[in-house]
Amino acid sequence: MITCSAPGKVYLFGEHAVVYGEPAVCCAVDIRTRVSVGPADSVTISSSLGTTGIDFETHPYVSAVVERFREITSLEGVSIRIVSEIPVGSGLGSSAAVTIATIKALDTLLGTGLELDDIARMGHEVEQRIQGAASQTDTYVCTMGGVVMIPQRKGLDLIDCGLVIGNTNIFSSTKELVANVAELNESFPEVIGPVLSSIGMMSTVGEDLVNSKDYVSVGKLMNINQGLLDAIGVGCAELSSFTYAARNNGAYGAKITGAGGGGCMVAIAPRERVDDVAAAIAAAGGEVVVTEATDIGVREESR
Ligand SMILES: Nc1ncnc2c1ncn2[C@@H]1O[C@H](COP(=O)(O)OP(=O)(O)OP(=O)(O)O)[C@@H](O)[C@H]1O
Ligand SMILES: C[C@@](O)(CCO)CC(=O)[O-]
Ligand SMILES: [Mg+2]
Repeated sequence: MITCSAPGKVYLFGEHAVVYGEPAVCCAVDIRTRVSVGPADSVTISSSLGTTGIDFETHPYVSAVVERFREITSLEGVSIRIVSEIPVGSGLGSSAAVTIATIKALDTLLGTGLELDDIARMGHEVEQRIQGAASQTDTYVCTMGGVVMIPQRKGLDLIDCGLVIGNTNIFSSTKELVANVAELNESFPEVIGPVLSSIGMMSTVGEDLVNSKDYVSVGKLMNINQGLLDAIGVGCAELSSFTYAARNNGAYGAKITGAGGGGCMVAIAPRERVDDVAAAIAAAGGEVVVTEATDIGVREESR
């Protein structure tokens, strides 16, 4: 049995706009998905979602990874077991983490010798196939770890303050949210185009602020980014309520992370205010995860 793991992620800036080629800044976080693989006669995929064979309804990302390996190896059967700390369909990159950890586990089992860049590229192809339109952000950051600026693939300084996540526990499908934004953009291109460009500008302006650890200014930009995410229709009442709760209780800034429409928000906060921010989000009805940035990307855990 070989076990590999990959981290979840939060966006400081730029989700959705990055699908249109705008820059984004994304940060790997210390909650992980673990995928164990071993030889078997047929394909079995087991996770909290159920136990299946190749099945594009229940396990689309993992099924697509298996099909991709069948193109480059003589793979027939394999047993795949997924255990994840990352809530599913939550904006924390659960699809990227399961995809990348499965690729690394199969690469290790089958001896295909993929480099990290190959793993990130294959992961992106899988997300594009299943999601319809997908940026390289989630799969790249979850492969490499750390804080990454996309599309430059540039590593920024690791975030050195508290990260507090508030989960609405409202399931959201990234595929659907990306399609909704595309529809809005088709209806009002003159209005939505500039909003997407402004979202991209957050990363351009924010890059130096992240590297100089000016989290007061990073937080202000995150708050502006949140307003623009609301403008493109990916907010919801719970996400707004949690972001205001965080901001009113010591956070530098707070916004949706990932696709939105439900899922999670993220606040950055001084470490001494993390407990206050967490309590305020919980009082507003959120399920809280306190975490940290991590520079550990995909890795083998055991064999
Ligand atoms: N632990 C898991 N086991 C099996 N499949 C998973 C697991 N976690 C995620 N998935 C797959 O990923 C899908 C959710 O991906 P989706 O992109 O919609 O949300 P997300 O990745 O959590 O959020 P975002 O893309 O906004 O960061 C699930 O429906 C499932 O197919
Ligand atoms: C909404 C989106 O920008 C982020 C999802 O985590 C989609 C993508 O980049 O593929
Ligand atoms: Mg996803």
